[in-house]
Amino acid sequence: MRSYSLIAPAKINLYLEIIGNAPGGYHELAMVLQSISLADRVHLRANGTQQFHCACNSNQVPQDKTNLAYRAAELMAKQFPQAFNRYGAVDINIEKQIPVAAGLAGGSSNAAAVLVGLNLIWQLGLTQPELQELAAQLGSDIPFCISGGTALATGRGEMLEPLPDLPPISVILAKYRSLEISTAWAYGTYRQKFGHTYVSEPEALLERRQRFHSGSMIAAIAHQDGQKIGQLLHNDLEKVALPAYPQVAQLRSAFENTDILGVMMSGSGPTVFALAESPEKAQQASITVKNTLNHPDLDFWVAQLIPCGIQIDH
Ligand SMILES: C[C@](O)(CO)[C@H](O)COP(=O)(O)OP(=O)(O)OC[C@H]1O[C@@H](n2ccc(N)nc2=O)[C@H](O)[C@@H]1O
Ligand SMILES: Nc1ncnc2c1ncn2[C@@H]1O[C@H](COP(=O)(O)OP(=O)(O)OP(=O)(O)O)[C@@H](O)[C@H]1O
Repeated sequence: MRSYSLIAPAKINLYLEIIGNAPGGYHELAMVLQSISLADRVHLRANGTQQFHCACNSNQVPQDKTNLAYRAAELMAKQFPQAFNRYGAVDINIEKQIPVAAGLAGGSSNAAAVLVGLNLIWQLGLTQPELQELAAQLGSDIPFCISGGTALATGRGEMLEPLPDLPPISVILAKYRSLEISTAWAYGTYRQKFGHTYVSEPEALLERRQRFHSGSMIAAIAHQDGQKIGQLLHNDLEKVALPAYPQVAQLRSAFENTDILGVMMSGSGPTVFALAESPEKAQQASITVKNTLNHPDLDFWVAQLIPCGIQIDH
């Protein structure tokens, strides 16, 4: 086929622990990542030229070579010049639903969709691990976005171990429309504030990793225990984002007074998510928080946890 439409889901971080420094100014992490049903659609169409084009219905997203989806296409062309010469470039059309710079990996998921789609259009036959190895060159969240579901992510976030699918838990997302947090700022500020507490010796790192591996969150997921999962939500980046953005802290607190399983900031923020036992409870919590804060700039979404990453839209 010369064209594909792909569903590119957002992710939330059920757990994000910063363990230490990683090469290249990155951080060594232990995370539990989770795909959700809020998703962009990425349309790819062979355009018969040697020039990729990128368009998006959101003016917050760059439509030039800096778009992560465009960069994914260029990476594939560089890696597979014969296929690129034979089948040519594609037009990339992104239908944005995932809020931008929100801590939900929207750009990463778009890039993941391009890698999956070009593998099909160019008939490369790459396996999922091969695609994920390429994805890691572009961004730490992109390998997870390809396979999705529920996974333990270590290293920079690119080393993945699948975890059992979760029961049908609902999720409410809330974000101030005009508020964006840069991922580099969040990690950079964390390093400035807390860098001295890192464990840098390899043995200590290994020990902390093992402690995490046997950690309570993984056990709660294994037991499909929604209550426990809600109680164990954790994100070290809250330590820098909440003091710098009090409105995010206030949003998080507003959810604590509703009938939810737990609340946390996702990734580098500023989106706050809450888990709820049912879509009805999720809807009710979002209405309560909306009425409590009564802020015109606050957006809400209700979604579900899903067991998959990039999907072909038939
Ligand atoms: C915050 C999360 O979204 C949580 O899932 C990810 O850790 C960030 O993933 P991402 O946006 O794909 O990140 P990248 O594009 O690889 O890196 C963006 C910037 O975040 C910082 N960064 C990212 C990942 C990591 N393990 N350590 C870091 O310090 C670096 O400053 C980097 O320049
Ligand atoms: N396809 C894309 N979709 C969204 N943003 C993009 C895209 N390509 C490039 N960008 C740029 O990347 C920045 C981060 O956007 P994105 O929505 O991916 O952030 P995020 O959800 O915080 O990501 P992460 O959770 O992976 O850190 C935006 O400010 C935007 O300018």
